[in-house]
Amino acid sequence: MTEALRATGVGKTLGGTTALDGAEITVRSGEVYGLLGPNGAGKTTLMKAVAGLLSPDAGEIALFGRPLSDRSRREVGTLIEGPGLWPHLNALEHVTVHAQLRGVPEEWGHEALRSLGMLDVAHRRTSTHSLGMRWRLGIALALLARPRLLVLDEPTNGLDPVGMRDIRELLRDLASVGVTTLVSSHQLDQVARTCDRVGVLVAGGTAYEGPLDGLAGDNDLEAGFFDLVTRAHGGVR
Ligand SMILES: Nc1ncnc2c1ncn2[C@@H]1O[C@H](COP(=O)(O)OP(=O)(O)OP(=O)(O)O)[C@@H](O)[C@H]1O
Repeated sequence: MTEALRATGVGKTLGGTTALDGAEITVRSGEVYGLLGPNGAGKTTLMKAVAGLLSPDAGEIALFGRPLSDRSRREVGTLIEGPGLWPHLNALEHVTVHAQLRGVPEEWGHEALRSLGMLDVAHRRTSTHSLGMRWRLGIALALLARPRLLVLDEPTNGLDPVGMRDIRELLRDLASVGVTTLVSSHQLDQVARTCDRVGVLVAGGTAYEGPLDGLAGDNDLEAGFFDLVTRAHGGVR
């Protein structure tokens, strides 16, 4: 199994706060990898570093076996801290603009909308979209340039059960055609149903990496997770 992503000893200080402190994760090609951890653990910061949106102060990040570079970053599709949409544009206009900006055929944008089941609402301004539609459009934009690695920061936040199931199924479908996903979440039940393996960040470092089952003491995932977080260095912050 090849590696899609390897982060080694990643450190980052933001505004005087140590956001990452030696974080280490290895994501295998074609898997759905869940990034867990309490609020403030460093998940978003690590995802931003993987996406090239910030530079780590320490450590290394490799994508598909090569150090992170402008070229390798083009193989990453991201949805971090919300979809970032223009309220006056519709979904079709969004994918068209993004396709032009990224230099890919506009047809790829239509295909991304189709894969997210958004063609029916493609002509509606995003200001009229439900939260679920906005998230779906955000994922369509992340998928538009046909990335090998998808990085999604809490993509099911605020979604209803049907919306969550749709995202879950999409990630599994993508995995079945070889697209790797790194996805952060606080919803352990969703992670259990979607992810092949997980990494748990606590206070900027990696407290656990492996199958989610490995966290569950006495078959109780939530209790196992809580134990790990309280035992790990620094705990909740
Ligand atoms: N721009 C910033 N300036 C100062 N501190 C920051 C900044 N961005 C993040 N931090 C701090 O870095 C730490 C890690 O934040 P990060 O957002 O990566 O955590 P997280 O695991 O994604 O949290 P959450 O689950 O709440 O989204 C937190 O203590 C946060 O307050």
